[in-house]
Amino acid sequence: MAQHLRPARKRPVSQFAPISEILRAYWKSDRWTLLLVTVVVFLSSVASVAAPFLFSRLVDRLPQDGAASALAWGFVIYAVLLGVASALQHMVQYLSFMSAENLGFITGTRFFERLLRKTASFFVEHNPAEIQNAAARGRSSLTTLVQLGLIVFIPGATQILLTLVTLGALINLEVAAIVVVYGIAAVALTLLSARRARVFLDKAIEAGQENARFVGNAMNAMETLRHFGSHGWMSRRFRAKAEEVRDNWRAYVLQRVGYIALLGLGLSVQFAVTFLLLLPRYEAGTLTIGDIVLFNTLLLQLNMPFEMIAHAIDDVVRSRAALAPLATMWAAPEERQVSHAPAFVPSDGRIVFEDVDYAYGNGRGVKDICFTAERGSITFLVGETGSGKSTIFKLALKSVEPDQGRILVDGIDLTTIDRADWYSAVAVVPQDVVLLNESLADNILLGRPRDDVRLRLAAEKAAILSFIVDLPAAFETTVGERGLKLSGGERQRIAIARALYGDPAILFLDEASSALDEATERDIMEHIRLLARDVTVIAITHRRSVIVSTDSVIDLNKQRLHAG
Ligand SMILES: Nc1ncnc2c1ncn2[C@@H]1O[C@H](COP(=O)(O)OP(=O)(O)OP(=O)(O)O)[C@@H](O)[C@H]1O
Repeated sequence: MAQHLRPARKRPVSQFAPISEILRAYWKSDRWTLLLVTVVVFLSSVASVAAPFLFSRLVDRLPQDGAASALAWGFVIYAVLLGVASALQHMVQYLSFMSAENLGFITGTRFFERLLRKTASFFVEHNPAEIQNAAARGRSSLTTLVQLGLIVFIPGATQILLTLVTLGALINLEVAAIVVVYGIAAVALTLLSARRARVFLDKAIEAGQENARFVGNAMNAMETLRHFGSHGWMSRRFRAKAEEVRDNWRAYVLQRVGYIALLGLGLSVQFAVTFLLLLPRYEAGTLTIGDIVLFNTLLLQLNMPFEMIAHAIDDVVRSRAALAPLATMWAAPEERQVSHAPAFVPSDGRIVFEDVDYAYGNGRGVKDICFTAERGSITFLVGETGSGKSTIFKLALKSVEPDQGRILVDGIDLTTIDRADWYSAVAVVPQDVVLLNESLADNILLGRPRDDVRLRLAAEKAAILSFIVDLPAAFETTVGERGLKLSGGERQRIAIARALYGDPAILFLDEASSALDEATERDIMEHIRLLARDVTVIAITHRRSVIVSTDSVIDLNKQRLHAG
């Protein structure tokens, strides 16, 4: 028995869905680098606290008679510690950069794999520019998050801890407490201001994403826009959205500037209070000059990680906002998978629609569709525009599933047939032929193993072989973006060759010959009629002239339709 998995669309949308999956894969692939980074960070933090500590002790002993030459080695060790601290810090940066690149690779490849499984409606809603924008922003925000963790949070926290211990143990607990209070206040203030500024960020990201979608639409319709003189209109719309992005970023930055001024004031107060506390102790002789120097260095050093952490919080908030479009796309429904279904190979290739209903979100679609398509002749679907021909193809290709009724293939319910099995049995020539900017051979093969004899045969049946072999690079000729270096008819014939290359058991033709001239169309249809003896052929057409008396005709005008 076939078991169904629940449709993916039932899953709730979570902003963290991509993060947890990607981070798990990242940890698996990069855990040794991450551990190495942690060790290096720890050593560099120890070195950067030990160096000023050693220096302050040396300074204190310098005034003693004859101490200078005896302390020479101490200064050399101090110099080495400085060098080690600096080298290790840089090493962390490069290691984390390398690791972040790997994270970018994981994010990019995982997202692309998910895209390949998205439903047809996902690509109705989103265009390539918009998807690309979401992917690029999401990828860079995830790498920022990890780099922050590696370069800022881990080193910052280690350094804060070590410095506080040194400060507290050797100088003054009160001073350590003041710095901690300042640090906590700085971080809390950052969180608060980041939360308040987030609304601007979210709006900026959303408007940026809308603009990317808009650019994608404009790119697809560039020729039409040119013909209708619509440039002014398009650029005004783009500009309005771009201004929204800019203004929201501006509002965000202004908020942050106010907050930074407040932090600066806090820093001055912190230093003033602590010096006022320490000076009387120096006068009383309980603190040395070395202690004051060490205190100053450590205080500066301690404030640095606090500020870095505050900065990082800001970056985290920005990255989170930038991740939102990717997260939404990540969670969008995917094609339904059927597990444990037996491998399906059509025998007679008999397709039966039994009272099939399907309605889109707007209520329109098809209703009570009943017909049988068999081998021996071409089954034509005819009907006026909007009568549901393409919807029937979507149902037959499992892009959507019937709300009611069944589609049977050799007596087996199509919903129980594994998508991969079904796709390996069928071939489609769509109405809008999509070619990749690759070679003609690649466009016909689309990743299937190359067999030159079959390649030529498929091209011959699609009446495109002589055209291809006359080209200087023959099958290796590249076709331009969306195949625009070919005519509409040539593109359609490539699509037909692509469909025939796999020797399909079932062939769907969606107005496959509408861009061809009469003679070529007749020629190709004759080839297809011959194929129809061994292949089930279902074709949509608006041109009744292609139909001959031996073909079967399903007239959708006579079937009931959902009114929207
Ligand atoms: N993605 C969609 N979302 C909402 N409604 C849709 C969608 N696709 C089609 N429809 C509606 O479903 C009905 C059937 O459309 P369909 O595209 O199947 O018709 P068709 O016979 O192929 O039309 P044409 O001959 O113009 O290509 C129409 O009313 C159409 O507006």
